[in-house]
Amino acid sequence: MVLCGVSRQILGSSCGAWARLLQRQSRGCVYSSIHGFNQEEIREKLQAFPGGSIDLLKQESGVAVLTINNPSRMNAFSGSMMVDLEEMVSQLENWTDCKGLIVQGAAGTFCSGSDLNAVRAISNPQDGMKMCMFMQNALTRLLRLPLISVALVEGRALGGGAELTTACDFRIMASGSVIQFVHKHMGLVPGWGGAARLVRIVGSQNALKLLGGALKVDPELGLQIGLADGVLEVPGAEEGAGTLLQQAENWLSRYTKGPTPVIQAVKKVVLSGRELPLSEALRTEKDVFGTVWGGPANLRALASKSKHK
Ligand SMILES: CC[C@@H](C(=O)O)C(=O)SCCNC(=O)CCNC(=O)[C@H](O)C(C)(C)COP(=O)(O)OP(=O)(O)OC[C@H]1O[C@@H](n2cnc3c(N)ncnc32)[C@H](O)[C@@H]1OP(=O)(O)O
Repeated sequence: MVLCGVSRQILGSSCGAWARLLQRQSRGCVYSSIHGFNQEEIREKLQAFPGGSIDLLKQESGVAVLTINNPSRMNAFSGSMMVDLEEMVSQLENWTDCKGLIVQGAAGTFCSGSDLNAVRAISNPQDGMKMCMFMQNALTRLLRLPLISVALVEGRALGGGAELTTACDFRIMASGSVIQFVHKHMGLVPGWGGAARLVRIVGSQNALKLLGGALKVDPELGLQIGLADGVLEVPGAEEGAGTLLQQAENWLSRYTKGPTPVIQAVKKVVLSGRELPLSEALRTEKDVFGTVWGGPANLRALASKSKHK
């Protein structure tokens, strides 16, 4: 997403496949062919493990809802759902009006990680690493979208499900929910980028405790260590379905309210500050600033002589 000068010049010209390749690499992928990653090969392999779906609802408000949908397996990720996820991220990358995203699980629980049936079938290190590269690419691109994202955790977020929550800007936990990096109990460590992101969210001491102890993080502990950014009460049945999602939309709205270019610019400067060395982050901030300075929202605010009391 943050392009270097050379890539930007090349992309500006019309050199077809080469430009597209560069664009794909610079979009936020961690792995490409130079790392021995063959996207088509792994897609085909993953498609051999079908089940469930990833559903994307793009709303006029500019806030989309992404639903992990495989209730009979507690929303575990089948292979085809991993491919779906990558496709939904591509759709979001091409959605120019995006401002916000809520990632939720279907039917009252978040996600129980990889589908263990698929995991058993690809339990050799080569296939495991291919799946891991595929998911790292997809989740890195998810986190780098120019919108503000929140994982709405209801029920359980286990293993890869816990990792998925860290690929969002914020996490809000419903009462009674649990985030648990169960990898140690599976004889594993996170592989979808969840450890690297967790360290940046809660610090290395807390990350070591959560991974080393496979600790269950409830909303109270989540708030205490900074893994959770908010807690929502699960509404009673009489209050009607969808209320938790409405609460999440309401929670997110304080960050997504306002003109789309400004919200996108906010995310871009925070993202570059988080990911780039300081000099590069400063230069990116200057470039992003240039996109909003003198823009419609800026001129409107200046004309209204607004006071920030
Ligand atoms: C690759 C490693 C890592 C990663 O990707 O980074 C992983 O994610 S590994 C997967 C980690 N997750 C697990 O180990 C979850 C194991 N399951 C459970 O602990 C429990 O099922 C539960 C999620 C706590 C729910 O318990 P409960 O409420 O008692 O329901 P059931 O156990 O009856 O579950 C209903 C149904 O769902 C199936 N299920 C649940 N999780 C998975 C899964 N990850 N893969 C495949 N299937 C899953 C469970 O087997 C039940 O199905 P049936 O037995 O057919 O009823």
